[in-house]
Amino acid sequence: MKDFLGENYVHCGEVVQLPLEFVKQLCLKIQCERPESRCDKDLDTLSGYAMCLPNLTRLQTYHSAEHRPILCVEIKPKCGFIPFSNDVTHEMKHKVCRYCMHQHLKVATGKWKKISKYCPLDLYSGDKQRMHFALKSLLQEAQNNLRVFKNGKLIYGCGDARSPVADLKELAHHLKPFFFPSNGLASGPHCTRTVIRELVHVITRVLLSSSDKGRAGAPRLGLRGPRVCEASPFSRSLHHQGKNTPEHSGLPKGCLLYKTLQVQMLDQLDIEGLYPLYNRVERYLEEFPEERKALQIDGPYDEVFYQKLLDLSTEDDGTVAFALRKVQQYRVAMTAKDCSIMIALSPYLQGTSSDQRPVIPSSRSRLTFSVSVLDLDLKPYESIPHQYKLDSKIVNYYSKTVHAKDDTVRATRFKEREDCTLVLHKV
Ligand SMILES: O=P(O)(O)O[C@@H]1[C@@H](OP(=O)(O)O)[C@H](OP(=O)(O)O)[C@H](O)[C@H](OP(=O)(O)O)[C@H]1OP(=O)(O)O
Ligand SMILES: Nc1ncnc2c1ncn2[C@@H]1O[C@H](COP(=O)(O)OP(=O)(O)OP(=O)(O)O)[C@@H](O)[C@H]1O
Repeated sequence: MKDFLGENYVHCGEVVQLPLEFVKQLCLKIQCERPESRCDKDLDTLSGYAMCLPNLTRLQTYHSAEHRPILCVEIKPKCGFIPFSNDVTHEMKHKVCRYCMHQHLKVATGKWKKISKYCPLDLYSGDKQRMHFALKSLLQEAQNNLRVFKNGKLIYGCGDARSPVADLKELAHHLKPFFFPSNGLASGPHCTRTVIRELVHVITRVLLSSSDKGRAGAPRLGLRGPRVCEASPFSRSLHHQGKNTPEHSGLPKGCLLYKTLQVQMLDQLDIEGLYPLYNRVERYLEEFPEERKALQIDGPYDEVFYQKLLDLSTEDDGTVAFALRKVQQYRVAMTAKDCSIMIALSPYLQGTSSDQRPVIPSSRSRLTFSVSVLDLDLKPYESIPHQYKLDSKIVNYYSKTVHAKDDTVRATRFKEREDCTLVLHKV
């Protein structure tokens, strides 16, 4: 992931050894804090090893002890493109993005209470207006896609699966000293709006900033497929006004969103095209189970593994090698579709010689920032059949309920229009 996303954004951490008794106690202690939906997963209490990562809610580019206040916005942007693969069988998947379709299933199954107006394609568009809309939507309905930390403590977003920690007014109260340090803003709804707008503008600028070039040989995939999701409320509202959504002004090539999208697009075939290839690998492994290690299904994720990922040809020669390459590329893409971006912001202290970090000016203050990526452990090979079933569940649910409802609304509107037809006769 360092090779794909760049040195500065990825923190590998280090493997540390822990006493087994300590891990056992830790596991018991945190169990009651874990969201119900995560309780099917356990800490590894048997290996005696753990990953030690830096605290990414803090600024990452400077090592001295930090005493100044720090704000951190965590965004889990999810998949930013609409599949372009010819293997896609559901027409809907070429029009509406997976996140927007999945929202309906999530609400129906009780994971979240309300459909979010956030659409990843708006965030990844590079168009400032669309990005602002996406970020405002995330703030309104954070779900597990947005969290805000102040001095390392969660102040906004969902603490567990469903309970929000605070509302926008409280969030604005926390943010005000960062964006309006010399005050000058009366409290009230106007102040909340102004502060939130400031946050949205600063996050947009940080997301569009480029600070890391990544590895020169990393693949460059041309953006394919529609750049607008038909379900995005932003696009729908422009459409109703008879305007076109500005497609995208393009993400700068060095920015993290662009790089993340590139890795996501290693999923060239979509799960529908990938699943038969997964089955080919499975059949081979059933016959030759001892080959699992040589195929690097469970790692090591080293240079050899990385180099194979760079072959983007999609011509299937019927070999296991081709199927395996596509499976591994898919796993990497899935990881990038589920990672989080941590944006740490802190007031810029003028005249501090140690402050070498990039600076973002907001309208009344200046902030230093660092950007990191979180949750980059490779998605398991075994999750592919689950992905396949889930994909079809998401699309079927969306097509049957939401799209059918849309059709009814359209039909009613058409009927109404028919009832009011104005007929002009020659006189
Ligand atoms: O499949 P998705 O898109 O629902 O993503 C899952 C996430 O749900 P989300 O849609 O973000 O609410 C899900 O998020 P939550 O745990 O529900 O917050 C996980 O990140 C899951 O990854 P893993 O299986 O735990 O490694 C994610 O599963 P993967 O698909 O990444 O394996
Ligand atoms: N290094 C870190 N610095 C700051 N916050 C972190 C760090 N690692 C994890 N977090 C916080 O914890 C949350 C969960 O982390 P992560 O997604 O890596 O865990 P996970 O592997 O999905 O957890 P689970 O144990 O539930 O499977 C993140 O969304 C983030 O808010």
